[in-house]
Amino acid sequence: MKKILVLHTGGTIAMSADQTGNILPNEHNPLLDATGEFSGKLQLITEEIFNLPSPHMIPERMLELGNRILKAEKEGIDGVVVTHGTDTLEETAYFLDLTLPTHIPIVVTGAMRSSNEIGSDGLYNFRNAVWTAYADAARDKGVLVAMNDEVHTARFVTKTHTTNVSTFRTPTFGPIGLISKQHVHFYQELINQEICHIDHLANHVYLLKAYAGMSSELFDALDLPTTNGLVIEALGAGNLPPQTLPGIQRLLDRNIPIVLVSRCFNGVAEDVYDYEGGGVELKKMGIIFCRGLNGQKARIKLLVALSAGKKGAELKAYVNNAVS
Ligand SMILES: NC(=O)C[C@H](N)C(=O)O
Repeated sequence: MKKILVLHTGGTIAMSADQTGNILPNEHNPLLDATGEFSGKLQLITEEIFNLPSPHMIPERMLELGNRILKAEKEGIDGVVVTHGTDTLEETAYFLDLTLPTHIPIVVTGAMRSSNEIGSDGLYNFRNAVWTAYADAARDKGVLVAMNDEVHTARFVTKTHTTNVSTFRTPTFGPIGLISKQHVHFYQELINQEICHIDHLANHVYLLKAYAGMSSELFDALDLPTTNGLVIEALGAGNLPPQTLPGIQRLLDRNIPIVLVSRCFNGVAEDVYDYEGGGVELKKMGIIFCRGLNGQKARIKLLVALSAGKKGAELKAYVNNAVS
């Protein structure tokens, strides 16, 4: 019988609404008792590793979670489900995806409605995540996110809506699979990526979003002795207002790696525009274009790369290409 390890970390899936409608954490996660459907079919082993709203998640805790999963594979666990708050779910899922050399299915899930709200999606998503982690076809697929009958890759999934249960989407590429009443169907393959082993974290990696009229001020504010790296969500295909360039140049002169993605929901950033502040100039300055990731994912990737000790050309090659 397959053994599925469930690691609860908190989030709305573990919360309840009070009489005023406010949503707050429970001392006892209701999902700890949700074993009914699985009995006799698989062995569910449950641990509450954290009980946190996901805005309280930090990279150190992601590392701790990853180490628990590594140990689980060695212990003979066949699949892992992680329950998580949805606000930063995509960041934890991607961190695990970049750092775990595991072959077993690792499936992250959460909920948009807490356990006692009408139409609560927690138990349903949990059930789907367990069946996904149970599926042989989910092995060697990297970290997956199962929400609202769909399976997404940790690499590209993102939260797109504040409250809707269909909030998790994969822009540009679409989900990797779907969950029907009785089966998990996969219909895309993800290209393999390099796995980085890390045992400590390089902090002080920042994320800035570009806007019309942006100047150098925010870049100068990041010109700190502690700054390790910066991701910029640039405009359109990968361009910036010209007034940002002096501040960016000062950071580059200090060898601080700067990674660029697009703030657009779909598509990839490229160096195609050859005007002042256009992608062609930005690339020549030494900014690293990261194709296909959103800002928060590119930040996790840069953080992992720096934590793994990557520098110079190696760092550039690693961060550059999320698509292939
Ligand atoms: N739906 C959720 O889980 C949102 C919650 N604020 C969290 O991320 O913990």
